Amino acid sequence: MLIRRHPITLEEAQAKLAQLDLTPKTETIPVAQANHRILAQDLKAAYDYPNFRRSGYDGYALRAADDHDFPKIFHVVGEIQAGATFDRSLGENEVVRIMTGAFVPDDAAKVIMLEQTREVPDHPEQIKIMTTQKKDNITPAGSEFKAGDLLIAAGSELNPGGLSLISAFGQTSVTVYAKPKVAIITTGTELLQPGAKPQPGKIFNSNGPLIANLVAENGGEVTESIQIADDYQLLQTNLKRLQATNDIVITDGGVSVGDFDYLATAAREADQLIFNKLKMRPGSVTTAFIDHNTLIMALSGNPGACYTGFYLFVEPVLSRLQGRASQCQKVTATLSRFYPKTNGYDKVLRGTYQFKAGDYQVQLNGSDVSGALGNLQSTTCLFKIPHSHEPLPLYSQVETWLLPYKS
Ligand SMILES: Nc1nc2c(c(=O)[nH]1)N[C@H]1C(S)=C(S)[C@@H](COP(=O)(O)OP(=O)(O)OC[C@H]3O[C@@H](n4cnc5c(N)ncnc54)[C@H](O)[C@@H]3O)O[C@H]1N2
Ligand code: MOO
Repeated sequence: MLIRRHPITLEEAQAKLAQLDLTPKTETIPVAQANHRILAQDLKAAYDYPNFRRSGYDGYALRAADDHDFPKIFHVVGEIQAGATFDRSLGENEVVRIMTGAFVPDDAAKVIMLEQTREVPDHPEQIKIMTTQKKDNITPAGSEFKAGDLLIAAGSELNPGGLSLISAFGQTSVTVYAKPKVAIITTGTELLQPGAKPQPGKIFNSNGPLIANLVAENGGEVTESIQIADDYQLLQTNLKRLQATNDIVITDGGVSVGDFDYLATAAREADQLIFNKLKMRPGSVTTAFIDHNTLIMALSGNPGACYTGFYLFVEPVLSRLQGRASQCQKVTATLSRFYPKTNGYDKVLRGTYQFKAGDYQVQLNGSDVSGALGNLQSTTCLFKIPHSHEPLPLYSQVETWLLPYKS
């Protein structure tokens, strides 16, 4: 029996997903494992940084009272290596030899670089300073941060620079949003196992790796990715098993109205149907539902629709579960190549864009066919052609999503 669905727009579907009560989880992990993780709490300076007056050069530290009448011979009373301290005070015309990064004695006002000095023959305990320098060559304590200053704001994606800043304060662990756990089920009796011999009527599973890499690249943890035949029992058993331990289960294929489209049945039987038909192409069959408190995102089997559906519907949820906004940057772009087709549904096309003279210019990237996958490697954005009886005029303004991880 063909069951009628109630199509909603792309925007309505996104709004329904945005209203879901999803609380990001946090965890504390070693800083060494935190690259690309999202910071869950503002990170503040635990103390003034640097926490001691630091020499910027290798040279000699002297008192302000002796900083005149050069060239002049000084008495060298010691040496301070980086990492050491100096607990004696400096007397008149006394200097201490000091290395870059070393603690500057409290009574020293300036460090004169080695290049401005000369050894005194037969007097290793003396040094001749040829001239003074304008700058004091000392980095004051607290000059970069005062205790309590904001170092990195919550919601930032940590990167090597940020991790070095955390490490500079001696911190070894950091509280980040937990990676959303995602399981993937690709369905289809036509799907061959990787490495199998090509056969008529059968295809290799390209959406499985596509979704797994997209999830990982967008901060999720793929706990399992399985490929199953079109079999209702097999689907239900795996859905129940995976929804028990994951934040999201993504399924692919079997979601239309065909005889073996069992995802459509599973969605109808679930605790809460969010949507099961969209007024858009590709991916009009994209379905979302909740079962046992787990979100199931059922993407279309058509590769172009699967890719588009991931970015429009799954990525924003993944981002929200990591405490941040979608990483697809929404811009208005100029349609720079004529798209002649008309359509009853809004279309979201895979495109490429350029930024010229302050304007994003966007165009179709190869095919607009839902089943095509040749353009997925080079697609850098998605853009929307609204439904209309007339083709959209060239240079119209179009809604565009710039995809993350693409340049
Ligand atoms: N009578 C109707 N038929 C169809 C409708 C409709 O409204 N009425 N909608 C069409 C549209 S639009 C789409 S989109 C597809 C969606 O189909 P499903 O999401 O149920 O996906 P399948 O039928 O399983 O597969 C579609 C297509 O994709 C290939 N596929 C499936 N899995 C993979 C994979 N893992 N890797 C690569 N390719 C895959 C599959 O072999 C099919 O060619 O339904 C239309 N039909
Ligand atoms: O909704 Mo489908 O992906 O257009 O062929």
